[in-house]
Amino acid sequence: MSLDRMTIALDMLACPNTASLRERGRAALCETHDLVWSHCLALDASGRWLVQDDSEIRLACDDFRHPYAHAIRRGTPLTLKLGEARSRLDHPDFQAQVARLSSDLLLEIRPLRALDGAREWLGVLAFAASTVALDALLDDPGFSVFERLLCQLWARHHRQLDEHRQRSQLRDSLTKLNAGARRQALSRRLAETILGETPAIQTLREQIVRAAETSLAVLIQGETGSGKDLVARALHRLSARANGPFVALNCAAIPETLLESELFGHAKGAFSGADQARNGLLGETDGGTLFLDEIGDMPQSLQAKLLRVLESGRYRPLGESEERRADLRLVAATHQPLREHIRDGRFRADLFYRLSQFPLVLPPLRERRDDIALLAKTFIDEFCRRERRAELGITPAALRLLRERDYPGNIRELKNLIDYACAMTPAGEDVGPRSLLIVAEERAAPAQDIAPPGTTDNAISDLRQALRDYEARLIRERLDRFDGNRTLAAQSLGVPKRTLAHKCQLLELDP
Ligand SMILES: Nc1ncnc2c1ncn2[C@@H]1O[C@H](COP(=O)(O)OP(=O)(O)OP(=O)(O)O)[C@@H](O)[C@H]1O
Repeated sequence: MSLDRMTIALDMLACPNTASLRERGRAALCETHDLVWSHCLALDASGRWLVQDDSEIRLACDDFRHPYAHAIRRGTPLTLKLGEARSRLDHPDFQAQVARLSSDLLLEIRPLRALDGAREWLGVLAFAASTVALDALLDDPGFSVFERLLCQLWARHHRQLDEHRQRSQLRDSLTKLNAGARRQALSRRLAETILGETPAIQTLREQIVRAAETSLAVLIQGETGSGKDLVARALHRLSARANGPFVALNCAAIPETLLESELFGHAKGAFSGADQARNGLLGETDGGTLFLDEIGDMPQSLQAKLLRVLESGRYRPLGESEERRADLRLVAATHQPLREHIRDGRFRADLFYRLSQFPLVLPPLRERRDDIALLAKTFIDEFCRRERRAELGITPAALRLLRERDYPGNIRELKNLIDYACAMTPAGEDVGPRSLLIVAEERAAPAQDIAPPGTTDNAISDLRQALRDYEARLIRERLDRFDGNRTLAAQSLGVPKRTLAHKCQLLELDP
């Protein structure tokens, strides 16, 4: 091989893909021999079509109106007189290819195959030349070396492409598998805090894991006591913001007038009584999750401001001129039918849609009764651990009774029922229907128990005041019953401790 041919070989070796390799090979033949025309067609991945990269030409391998199909079927080179080929083979694309060539030329078609047999046919090399020039080329000892090199490099490109494709398929499926396995593991871990094995609760856990992977605003809807607070905290723990703060605000527990400064913060002297500047919860949440519970109770004026924070990522504390950046993920919750509130004009539709980028709906306990036994047993174990009591069981009859209730207070109600029943169960016995019935009966008639003597409906002339009095009496009675312990009193009334604390403040029931 001459030094020139070494250069051609090196050039071909350096080609990054089959298209450039074919082009370099074709051009090399024209540079070294007196060829009038040349082409190198490739077989596509289906093995049915011969294609040429820089044109629309697609020739079916089983269409014998062109000479390439004949050459591939024979498996050996084919030499044709161009004039004859043109009159016998009337494929329009072939006719167009050779239209401008002289009929005296010879057409040489050489099928190319991979020498390692891994992918048999590669394509076809075609060229037109005078008889003398074609003889010179075919007699050139370097030509067979050239063909072998072309086929070897071409097949190597195919192998590399196949390997690359396989590797990326493997990588894709591993990534999917890893993501799937990771999600499953997280869901299983969540099952330790968000208890339940019914399909509804399993789906909920999967949704929480998915939501935690995003920064979307989450709206948790569910009846009171169904676990909205629990879910919001789990979301935060699983999210990328887990190391940031989790700040919760119950919109129903803060008087309307204080809510704005509580949320946005204020400058010193922004309003009477603001003798110190305050950061506000938006500022305190920096880098974390803000949980707005009872969002349905947020006043309309504040709804508009909250929407602005969510849209712009900025807010301005009361009395300040500078805006601040809000770096937080918002999770909101409500037990209220927000769509109805939108229809009644009490809740802004635009805020609703912004809050519910990722909606989560918590199923009420009565719709997943199969979870009651698991929940009850777990709450009994928790009670025993907390109260340092010996292990307690629960009788099948008691479990049946628990399944029959409707639980308007959902899991909080079940938990309170269990705590109370555990406390009432004599040492050495299992929780049975009797201790559960006591609780059930007590709960059935609270109004009569505490109705003030002499009060009749007819005597009521101010409904708001009457309801406030009733609420105050009810709360006072519960606080008395639990020796002033607000946690137990709140639990027994089925309300969060924060709500009870706020009500005590409003009703001036502070001990
Ligand atoms: N799936 C669950 N597994 C175990 N405990 C649960 C589950 N769901 C709720 N709980 C428990 O029930 C109680 C009430 O839950 P939580 O406070 O999250 O409800 P909520 O929907 O936020 O109530 P509210 O609307 O009254 O604020 C809590 O003690 C919580 O730990």
